[in-house]
Amino acid sequence: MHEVSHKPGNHIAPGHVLHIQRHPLGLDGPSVSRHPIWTGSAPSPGPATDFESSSNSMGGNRGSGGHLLALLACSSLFLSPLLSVDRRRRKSRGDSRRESCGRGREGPISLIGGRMNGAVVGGRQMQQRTGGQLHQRQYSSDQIFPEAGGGGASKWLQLGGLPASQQVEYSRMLRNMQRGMSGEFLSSAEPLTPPISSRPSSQRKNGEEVFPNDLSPGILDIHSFDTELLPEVILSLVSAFPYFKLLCCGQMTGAGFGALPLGYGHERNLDDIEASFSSNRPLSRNIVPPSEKEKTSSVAKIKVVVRKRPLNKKEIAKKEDDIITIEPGCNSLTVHETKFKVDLTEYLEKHEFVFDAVLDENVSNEEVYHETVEPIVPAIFNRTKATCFAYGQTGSGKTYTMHPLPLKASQDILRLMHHAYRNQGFQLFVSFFEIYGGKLFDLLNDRRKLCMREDGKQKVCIVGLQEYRVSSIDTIKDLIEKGNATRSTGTTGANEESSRSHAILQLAIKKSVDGNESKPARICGKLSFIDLAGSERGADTTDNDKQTRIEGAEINKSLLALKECIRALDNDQVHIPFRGSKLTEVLRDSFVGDSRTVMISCISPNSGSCEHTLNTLRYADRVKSLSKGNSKKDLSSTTNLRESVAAPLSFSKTEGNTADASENYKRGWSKQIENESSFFSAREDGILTASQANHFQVNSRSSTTAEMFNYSEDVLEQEKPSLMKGKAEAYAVLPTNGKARRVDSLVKRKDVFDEDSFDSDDELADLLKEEEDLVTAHRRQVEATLNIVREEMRLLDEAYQPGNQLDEYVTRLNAILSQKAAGIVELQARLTNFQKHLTEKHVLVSSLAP
Ligand SMILES: Nc1ncnc2c1ncn2[C@@H]1O[C@H](COP(=O)(O)OP(=O)(O)OP(=O)(O)O)[C@@H](O)[C@H]1O
Repeated sequence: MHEVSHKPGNHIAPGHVLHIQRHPLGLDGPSVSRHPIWTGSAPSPGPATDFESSSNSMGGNRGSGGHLLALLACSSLFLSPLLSVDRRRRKSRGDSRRESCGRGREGPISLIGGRMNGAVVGGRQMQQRTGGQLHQRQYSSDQIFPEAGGGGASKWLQLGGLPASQQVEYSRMLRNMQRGMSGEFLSSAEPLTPPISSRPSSQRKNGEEVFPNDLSPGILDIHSFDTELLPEVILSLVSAFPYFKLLCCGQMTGAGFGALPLGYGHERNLDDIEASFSSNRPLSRNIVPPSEKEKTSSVAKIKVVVRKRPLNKKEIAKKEDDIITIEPGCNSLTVHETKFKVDLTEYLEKHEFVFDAVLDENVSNEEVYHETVEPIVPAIFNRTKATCFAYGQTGSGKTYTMHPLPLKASQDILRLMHHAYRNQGFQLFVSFFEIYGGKLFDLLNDRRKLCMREDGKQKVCIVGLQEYRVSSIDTIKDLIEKGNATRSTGTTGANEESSRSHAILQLAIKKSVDGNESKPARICGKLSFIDLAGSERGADTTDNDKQTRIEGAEINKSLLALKECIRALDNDQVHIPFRGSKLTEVLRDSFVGDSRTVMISCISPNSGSCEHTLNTLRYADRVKSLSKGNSKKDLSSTTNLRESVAAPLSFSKTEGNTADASENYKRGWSKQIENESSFFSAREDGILTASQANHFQVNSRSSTTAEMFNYSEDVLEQEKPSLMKGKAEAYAVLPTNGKARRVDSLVKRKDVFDEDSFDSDDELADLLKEEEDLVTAHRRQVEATLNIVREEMRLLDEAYQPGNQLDEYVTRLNAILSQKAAGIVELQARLTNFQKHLTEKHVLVSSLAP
């Protein structure tokens, strides 16, 4: 936290007279000309007058410094401030310099009300305060889940909604149940499997049998949803199950069903829990179960939770700081990033994020389960496919977090099967596989290589995947442990490799047809747990090692694709871009129909992981902020890839546009710098998105530097175009005359793209990668331009200083302009190449226009 004052040379005091020394080679006029810049008392005239007066000033000194000024004005667009001579603007320049160094500006400036790439949950107000050394982004949010505060399931589950009288009734009833639990262990009363003696010993474990699904091994037949399910009242109560758990720990059974609370808030062994759920209390007549609508809306489609792990021994030994603060009872966290000013003094930048739940380092795995998976378990008996995945850099705690969840969920599922859904023919199946380098391996079958196939009905089948029917926790535990062991020891680099693979454990609920176990059971719902590869691995695409590069690209692709699918899901899009990667393809059945997604973002607290942590949080925020009802997302304003490549950069036009230059001049520098700092926030919030970049370049054609940074709210609300939609579908979201055109309707227009354009997934991946690279290069170029602008401003300041050498000025200006030109040429070459590839693949087609 340091305050840095300006270099004295940069200050221009009121009434100061600047001197411009004549070029030694001799321009016309006297060797020194004096230009009164302003007088301390003179009120600042209006912008038009300013311009006139400066023009006059220039003209009036034609015989002295006028030529020089004219030369400068022609040389660079950024010379316009040189012509600005009023005091107000001078002050603005002073401010701008301060602010560009991250200091000096006082008070909040409301910069952008819309979203930027990263830390803004859509629809929220955003403020940036740049105060002293501290940049702070504060996102006050209209929470997605209104009952924010605390960290319990109540935030996620809209379980209230019941009249107070009914809530009291629930409480009363549950208290009674707690008193009256009989301890009956229902699962023992009805074994789910035939006698052990009837099966080979190899299929028995701990007295419990394990038998692979020999009916249709490996076929994840999620589409067979014709099972007769439970009566409405039962479903409603099951759905209300978490509500019961919020009230007390007890069970309600009656009229043939039971809602099963678990060891809420405590680790309890299965027997304890099972024993406590056998009461047969009748359901109070006063209790009105939640309606179907309430039931389905009770669990959000997407929930994003962040979990911070504690500092580990190594980090403590290295005296690394914990840079993440989490306010107790809040769903927000702040990352304190250390940054350096240009003079190398340190300052802290705060990044604040808001999520559905934020779990600090003291939160137990039990609480994580309670917050994430527990509420969705009942839904999978009701045709819902739920997916829970952990995202984060290597070592951030993904495995630590994910590991216990399937077992806990299995406990809940078995309880429901044994109680609420007793005698209804439900069966539980476990499968566990891994995606490594784009290939599938069965973790429960000695890493046997698996094949993914799509049948004529577009059902995804994982051929050869072994599914195990299970009915006891011990068996499930053994299977999970076996799979985990296979995952980490199956490849040479153990943990190193596990971080490069996605592990997917699936719990499938099936139901026998007409209670006939000899017929193949049909799938009712599924819960998938995904321990994703380390997110930073996706960045390994520049690694020299080819294998690492390929893996990095694959991981990158899958993480992007996953985000796109979740986004599409939450939009209720008809078309889900599951083809973006192997990961999303195998999860296809989880992306159709009624689905729920829980994302757990794991973050490391140490300062050394700051960048990765911010990336993880931005990814998470992107998932959440793009969700329905959560952002002002508007497809009509979505800028697409096609548009961005179709509009070439044209700085020359900008430079030549004197009308715009004067407009810029009129607006003054303060606006530019304010906008510039908005730009930096946008960039630092994440990556400048394609749409932002596009907006930038579109603006650059018709506006000046200042306006280039003037992002509208709408643009900042925009999302990067879908990168991972299958084939040409990726480019199907187009704004046309401000009207949205939905992906699904475009996809139907087969005439607009050639299905055979891509010979393989690799080609598509290459193209997507090229797009990413282009956007990255563009971003770098924009950053470089900003640095150049600063340099030019310094140069201009110095040009006014007494004793300034004109030859040095000219030399530096030349260098600056060459640098600028080189950057543009390089980017243009990349753009042209990309455009060529798009055309080759028939992605850029004019027929996409309406
Ligand atoms: N919340 C936590 N509390 C205590 N220890 C934790 C926590 N989270 C992670 N750890 C510890 O941190 C280390 C790394 O965790 P873990 O292996 O889960 O990371 P990961 O993100 O899965 O890494 P990779 O991507 O390499 O598989 C482990 O030793 C783990 O026990």
